[in-house]
Order: sequence, then C-alpha cells, then structure tokens
Amino acid sequence: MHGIFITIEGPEGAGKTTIIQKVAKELEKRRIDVILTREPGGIPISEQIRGIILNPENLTMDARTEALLYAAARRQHLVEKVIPCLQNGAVVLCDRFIDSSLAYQGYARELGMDEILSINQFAIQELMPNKTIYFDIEPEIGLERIEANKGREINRLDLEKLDFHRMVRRGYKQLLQKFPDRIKEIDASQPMEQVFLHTMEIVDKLLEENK
Ligand SMILES: Nc1ncnc2c1ncn2[C@@H]1O[C@H](COP(=O)(O)OP(=O)(O)OP(=O)(O)O)[C@@H](O)[C@H]1O
Ligand SMILES: Cc1cn([C@H]2C[C@H](O)[C@@H](COP(=O)(O)O)O2)c(=O)[nH]c1=O
Repeated sequence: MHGIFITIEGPEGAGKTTIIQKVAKELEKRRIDVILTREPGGIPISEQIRGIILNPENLTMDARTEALLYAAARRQHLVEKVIPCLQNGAVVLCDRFIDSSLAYQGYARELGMDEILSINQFAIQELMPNKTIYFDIEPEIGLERIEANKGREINRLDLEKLDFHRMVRRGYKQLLQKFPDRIKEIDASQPMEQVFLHTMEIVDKLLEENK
C-alpha cells in the first residue's frame, strides 16, 4: 500500500471536522489525491451502524455491545473504502479511528484498553495510521462549542456526564504517552487558523517523508 493514512482524534467539539475539511481542500488545491472520511461511518453499512450506536434513544446499550459495534463499523469501512483508497495511493484523512475506541470504550467506559485493542486487532488486521493528530481541548470548552453549533445533532455519547468526557481526555493523554511517534498533539483551544497551520505542518512533514 503506497497511500498515507492520517487520523484525527480528540474529545467532542475539539474542531476535528472543521480542520480536516480545510486540510482536504488545501491538498486538493495542490492536486493531491485525498479522501476525507469518518468513523463510525464513511460508507453506507458503517453509517447505518453509526445510526444505531449514536441514537439517543438507545440508552440501554451495553458497553461491550457499543465497543463491538464500533469495531464492526471500522472493519467494513476499512475493507470497502480505506484500504482500496490506500492501494490507489491516496492520502486518506479519517475523522476518528481506533484511538477513539481506546479512549472512549477502553478508558472512559472502563472496559480496558488492552481488551479494546484486542477486539480491534481482529477488525483492523494491523492496519494502523501512519500518523494521528490529537486535538486537545478541555471538555467544558468542547461541549460549549457543540452547544453553540445549532446545526449539529446531539448524539447518545454527547449526553454522557462531564466526568465521562474528562475520562476520555485522560484516555487520550495515556495514548499520547504510549505512542509518542505516531500521535502528535495540537492545542485545539487556539484560534482556528492557528490549529489549521499547526495541522498542516504535521501533514506536510509526513508528505515530505513519504515522497
Ligand atoms: N479553534 C476553534 N475555535 C473556536 N471554535 C471552533 C474552533 N474549531 C472549531 N470550532 C467550532 O466548534 C464547533 C465544533 O467543531 P467541529 O464539529 O469541527 O468539532 P469536532 O471535533 O468534529 O466535534 P465532534 O467530534 O463532537 O463531532 C463548530 O461550531 C466549529 O465551528
Ligand atoms: C470512532 C469512535 C467514536 N466514538 C464516539 C466519539 C463521538 O462521541 C461519537 C462520534 O461522533 P462524531 O461527531 O463523529 O465525533 O462516537 C467512540 O466512542 N468510539 C469510537 O471508536
């Protein structure tokens, strides 16, 4: 596979979707073959699974069921979209990936990062991102941004208590320590333009290394 796989991670409202769209536009301007996608979702089957996971009415969903559904959506998305695009040499920009499962289900839901890694290894068969950009934000600020964004639907995970979102952030901090080469941190509380420039620095370095 000669493409480049980049994932964007972080708590709710960190600005991932906003910035990843700007990055995709910038790469398109340079005539680089870029695919923008997301998890859970990105293709019809995984978008349907997303609907089930994030439906605010599904309040009785068991934590392990949730973890397995994320892994199932991931598997289908990889097979149908990510892998073929990488095989064609594209830059794949993915809004969330395995680190979300490790931080949310492994750490915040307290299922254990090793257990979540293990079910995800079955799903991804060793296909890890070339680089992961982690947008760090205090959950209070991220959740305020989401509330202010009237166009965005509130999903089942958004409804979790503030303590859950604090745990998610702590989970990500552990991942930063565990994978210092793969995961790069950006202060997402900065103005949008700053966050974008910093993201582009990381992307440009990676493109240069993979020339
Ligand atoms: N650096 C920033 N400063 C202020 N507001 C921002 C910044 N980045 C994004 N926003 C705004 O915050 C809101 C959430 O941004 P966005 O949807 O990109 O976050 P996200 O990380 O993808 O969230 P989620 O994972 O919960 O979907 C949007 O209204 C967006 O315009
Ligand atoms: C991939 C993945 C996602 N989540 C959570 C994180 C968010 O709360 C939602 C996705 O919503 P977004 O608006 O697209 O950010 O799902 C998770 O808990 N585990 C995962 O693996």
